[in-house]
Amino acid sequence: MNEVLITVENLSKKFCKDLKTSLWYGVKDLASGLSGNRNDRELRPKEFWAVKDISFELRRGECLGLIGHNGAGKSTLLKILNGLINPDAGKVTIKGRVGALIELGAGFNPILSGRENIYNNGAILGFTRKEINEKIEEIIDFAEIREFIDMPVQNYSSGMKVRLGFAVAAQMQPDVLIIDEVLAVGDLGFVLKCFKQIDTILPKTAIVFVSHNMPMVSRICTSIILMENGIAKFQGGNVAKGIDLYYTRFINNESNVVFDDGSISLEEVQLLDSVTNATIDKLDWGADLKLYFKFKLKKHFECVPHFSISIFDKEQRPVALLEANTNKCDLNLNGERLEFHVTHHKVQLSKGIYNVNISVNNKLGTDPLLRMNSILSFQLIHKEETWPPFLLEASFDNLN
Ligand SMILES: Nc1ncnc2c1ncn2[C@@H]1O[C@H](COP(=O)(O)OP(=O)(O)OP(=O)(O)O)[C@@H](O)[C@H]1O
Repeated sequence: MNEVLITVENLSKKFCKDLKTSLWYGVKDLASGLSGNRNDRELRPKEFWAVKDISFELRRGECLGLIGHNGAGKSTLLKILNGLINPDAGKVTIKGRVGALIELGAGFNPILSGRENIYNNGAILGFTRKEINEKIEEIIDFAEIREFIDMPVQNYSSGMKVRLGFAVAAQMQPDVLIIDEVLAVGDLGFVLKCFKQIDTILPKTAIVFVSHNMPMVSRICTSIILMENGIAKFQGGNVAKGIDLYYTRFINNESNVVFDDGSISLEEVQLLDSVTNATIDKLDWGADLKLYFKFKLKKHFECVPHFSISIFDKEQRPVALLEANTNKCDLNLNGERLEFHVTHHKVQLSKGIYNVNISVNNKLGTDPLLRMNSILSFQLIHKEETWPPFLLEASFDNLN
């Protein structure tokens, strides 16, 4: 087993919600610190825990993902790890060299050029001038900003600052690499390059990675902490489970009309058990997806309109389109009402929460009549925690 590079024990950090009180507490803390009476584990009026009792160990070769809503405490935790702020309670032990990419442009002197900043940062990381001379060309090449390397960093675009920051942090062979959300600022080409670099250095490094981008987290993290109001709501090696829990916070059950020409309206939609026809909101993987629709027709229709039903996953990525073939489906044109079932047999979407949108067009599919988002959400159940959108059944033919 690899050596432990980061040990965090019951780490806590509190902040105060208003500046005046915070300054007053600062003065009081100074006095009580001197007299040894400070109680760092108690909250005073207007204080809150930004990070509360977080503990973990990270070994070389492991990548910890920190996820959670805005203001959950992720950046505060990273700043404590990087020594930028002191915790109120708990302990951090880090072995080896730390490379960090925390805030955009943080760690750079804006009036110095990119090249001068590389020397500065290298020196802070403990490299000699000779060692930096050996690495500087690699760093400039990696960042792909050779043309601008002698320009003051204050004139760099956001993407250029991230490129330089990541290149310095990752090319200096750190033992511990701390990366905040900033990576998202880079363009797709650079982000992909960063991931390749992370894959290369991961066996020799312990990485802590903060992101709101779940595909990225699932791609590189070996363990995860889901933070909620400073505490670890979920922690462990089951990254897919942590991501799933994160998404449940953002389930949106409110339908909204995107377009309506006034000729048709949706009165009812239900997910049905395909055998008993009972209304359900959870579906087992491999079962039939059977939807019941009831529309109100507000004008005379010559023929049945065209329905297309799209299914979105928790990232709001479209994962499937159900083309309800109105010739084949069980339609009942009954005066003012239009009722029908749409069934897809043997759903092989992977576990998770899904949302359904509907679009109703005229028979030819050319003119829109009604478009609604989130008309229904359902949960797909499977024992496997999988990240890809589909969990497909496959046969195995032994050719031995
Ligand atoms: N210096 C500070 N003084 C007072 N409150 C602070 C300070 N820094 C952070 N906070 C508060 O601490 C909480 C946690 O902030 P933090 O930046 O760690 O959240 P985060 O999880 O990184 O959020 P995001 O996803 O938006 O980056 C927030 O309520 C924030 O307002």
